[in-house]
Amino acid sequence: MGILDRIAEIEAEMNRTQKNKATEHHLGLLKARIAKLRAQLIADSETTGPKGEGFEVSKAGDARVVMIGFPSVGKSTLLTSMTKTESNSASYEFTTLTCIPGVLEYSGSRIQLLDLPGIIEGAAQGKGRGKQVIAVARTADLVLMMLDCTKGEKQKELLTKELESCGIRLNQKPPNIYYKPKKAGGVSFNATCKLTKVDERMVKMVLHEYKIHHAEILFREDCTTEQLIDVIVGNRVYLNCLYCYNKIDLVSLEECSRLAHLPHSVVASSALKLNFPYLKDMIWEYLALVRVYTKKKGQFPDLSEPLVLRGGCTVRDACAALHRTLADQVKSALVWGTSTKHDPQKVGLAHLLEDEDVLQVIKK
Ligand SMILES: Nc1nc2c(ncn2[C@@H]2O[C@H](COP(=O)(O)OP(=O)(O)OP(=O)(O)O)[C@@H](O)[C@H]2O)c(=O)[nH]1
Ligand SMILES: [K+]
Ligand SMILES: [Mg+2]
Repeated sequence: MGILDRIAEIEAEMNRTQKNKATEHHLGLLKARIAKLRAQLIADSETTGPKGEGFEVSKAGDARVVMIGFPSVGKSTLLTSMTKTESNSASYEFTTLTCIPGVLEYSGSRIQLLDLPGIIEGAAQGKGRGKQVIAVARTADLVLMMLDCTKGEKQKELLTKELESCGIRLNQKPPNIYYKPKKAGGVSFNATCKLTKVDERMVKMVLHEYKIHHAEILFREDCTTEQLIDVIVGNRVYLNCLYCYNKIDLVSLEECSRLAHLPHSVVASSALKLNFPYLKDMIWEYLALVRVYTKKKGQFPDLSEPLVLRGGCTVRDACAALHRTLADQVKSALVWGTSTKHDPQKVGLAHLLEDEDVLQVIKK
């Protein structure tokens, strides 16, 4: 039996047990047992493996938003008040021990919102259930970094560092460096712009450090050594991140306004449901999804059930989302919306769609 099952069993027993003088001692013992099991679960993430007991949640809906934050910043409270799922919240740390999925409905799309255990400094090295939590974060389309607005900027810095050390880059674009390892021929280095942060010698030194002696490398922008390393090592994920300053009911209006004006930030109170409409709008904006309304010839589009696609999607992607073989049967399409020069515009399969476009396909 796993630790989580044992915890659940003891919790069930506690619920069955009437609270009175005679059971006081027994209940105390059960509480202590739970506390010990929790501590064990948090301490030995090694034994629970990288996947980890209680983290097996499959992707669902149109996109995945992952809440990352220190313990007790109000992640579970947010999940409970924003979705139909209930996630236990309490004033003690590590209330949440597993990954809890909820669904956020937003203008015809269904967004998966994941509640996770709190992470602490050292999470990347496996402290707490940090490794598992960060592994889930890597699968996100958007990180919602939950911060306690009474605790200062330190939390944000520490969390960013933890995620960075696991190869997650927040609100950054992948560096525009062309890199191709080779079998022979030495290192060929070029740049299409002026480099102010590295020079050829530095680049070669870094490459040698990684035991790479033959490669083609082309800087297309003025990157740093860290960015070069990211490209060489690979395996990095670049995620949008929204900083949610929670518990604004506890700070002054001035402080609230200051936090709200920080880049990529939203203020909220998950307990009092403050600023939820704006928070949802921002989640939508940062996911950068594209709603496409499809229509048949001579009919109006169905505005209640859009296709929800990733940013940068084409008519071909929309066809693929409608039916696996549809793209092969389609010759061109009519599109109405912001992606066109005039409405409707006849376009090919490679046409890039934008949010709220209307699409009518023309079969061969
Ligand atoms: N004042 C105030 N308290 C809040 C707010 N949101 C949550 N809380 C309280 O903060 C405590 C922790 O809330 P949780 O939702 O359990 O926090 P969590 O981040 O899920 O915590 P862990 O699962 O332990 O990591 C609870 O006592 C909540 O009632 C808020 O917006 N304002
Ligand atoms: K808590
Ligand atoms: Mg929680």
